[in-house]
Amino acid sequence: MSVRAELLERFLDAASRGDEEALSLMLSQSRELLDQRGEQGWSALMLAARNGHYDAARVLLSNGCDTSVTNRSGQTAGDVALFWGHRHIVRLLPSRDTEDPDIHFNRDDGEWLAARRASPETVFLLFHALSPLVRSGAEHEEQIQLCKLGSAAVQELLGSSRTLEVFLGVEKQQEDDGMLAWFALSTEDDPTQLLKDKDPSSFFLQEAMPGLLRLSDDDAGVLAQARSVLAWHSRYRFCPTCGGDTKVEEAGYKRTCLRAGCRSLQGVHNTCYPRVDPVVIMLVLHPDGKQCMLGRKKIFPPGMFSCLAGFVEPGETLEAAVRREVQEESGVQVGPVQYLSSQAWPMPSCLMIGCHCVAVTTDIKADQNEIEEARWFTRQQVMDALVKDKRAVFIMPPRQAIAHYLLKHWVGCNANL
Ligand SMILES: NC(=O)C1=CN([C@@H]2O[C@H](COP(=O)(O)OP(=O)(O)OC[C@H]3O[C@@H](n4cnc5c(N)ncnc54)[C@H](O)[C@@H]3O)[C@@H](O)[C@H]2O)C=CC1
Ligand SMILES: [Mg+2]
Ligand SMILES: [Mg+2]
Ligand SMILES: [Mg+2]
Ligand SMILES: [Zn+2]
Repeated sequence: MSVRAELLERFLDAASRGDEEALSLMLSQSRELLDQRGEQGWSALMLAARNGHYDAARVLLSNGCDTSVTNRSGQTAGDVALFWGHRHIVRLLPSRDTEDPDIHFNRDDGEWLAARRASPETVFLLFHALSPLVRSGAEHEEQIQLCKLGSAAVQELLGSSRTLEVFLGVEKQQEDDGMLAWFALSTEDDPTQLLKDKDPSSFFLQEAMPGLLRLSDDDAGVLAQARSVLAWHSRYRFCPTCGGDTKVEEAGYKRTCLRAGCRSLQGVHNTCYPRVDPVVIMLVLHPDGKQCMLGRKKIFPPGMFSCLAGFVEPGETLEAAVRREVQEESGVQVGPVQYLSSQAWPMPSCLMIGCHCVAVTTDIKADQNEIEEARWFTRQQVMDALVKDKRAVFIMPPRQAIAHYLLKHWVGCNANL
């Protein structure tokens, strides 16, 4: 090994171990080590982020280290810290998921919305019966992308009483100070005619699953928001309090009852706003720390096992919901519960609250109604499934589901990868 390669290896090793003194010393002698990546494609900052070494990350940052460098999976150090749950380090670093959009807009400002609607840059997504208009992806046949239409293409839909409009937000433009606005339009018109007019290669994606898994992560995020709000409109046409007619307000985020004197018009009422259903989803760890429990619903594709999940009920804490659902579905008693991460799941509008929890009993008695089968799996079995090894005894939930993340996190925590 060359002297330079050896030096870099020592530098990266110091970052992995969190030895900030060694890092400072080596940087004072050869600064060019700062952003170099090792054989695995990881920089010192990524390694410090991976292992949760706050002081080491600070030393690297104070030396002016580049936070935008990515590894072979396209992750920055910020992404790595976020993935491994090192929130104190996430806060030090710019990361796509944690950047606060510093844009403010007012959904009540009709003039501003009208200007955005008319702007030629504005993006419109089209829906029919909750199905988004998509076309095949440019790169893989498997991939699909949302059709992003301009205002000219949707002109006749915009004013129509058969169109429902939901403002999705604005995206800050890099080049100028401009803002790109996004809207979802849901039309009741016959899609065949619409498709012929717009883009013959496009189609309405009929089944939510597994079709939605074929979208890019960015498209899926936008779609989660649009689809949840549109699904709410389609189910709550009338006032849930009195059954009266409603009008749509706040750019698609409120339905106000038109009947004078309706109780929903006094005070704040959740019947007027899109609903979000909290669902706990948990990886149950065996008391021995070496196995985890996964279950199978009848509707799952053959061979797939996933984390147990269930709706939070009124009056419950998240911990109580985790303990109740695990008990109901598997008969196993749960002790400590730890929250890890959450995910919007637009089928139709769940907020998945991802937890790890530790069992205090181990006998499984699966509730046959909800779960076809539940089993303990070893870490090796989870790793085999994760890398799709031929020895794998089950199939992982898809990468996009939070259940996948909960499993991957557990494997990583223990194996010290
Ligand atoms: N992103 C992911 O990784 C996963 C997402 N999920 C989502 O979580 C949801 C809930 O999980 P389940 O195991 O089905 O829940 P669950 O174990 O609470 O059982 C669902 C049943 O509970 C009843 N229920 C009680 N409160 C409800 C409410 N507010 N809304 C609808 N039904 C309610 C219904 O009868 C329903 O069939 C699923 O519908 C699915 O969309 C589930 C597993 C993985
Ligand atoms: Mg349940
Ligand atoms: Mg369940
Ligand atoms: Mg339940
Ligand atoms: Zn009413």
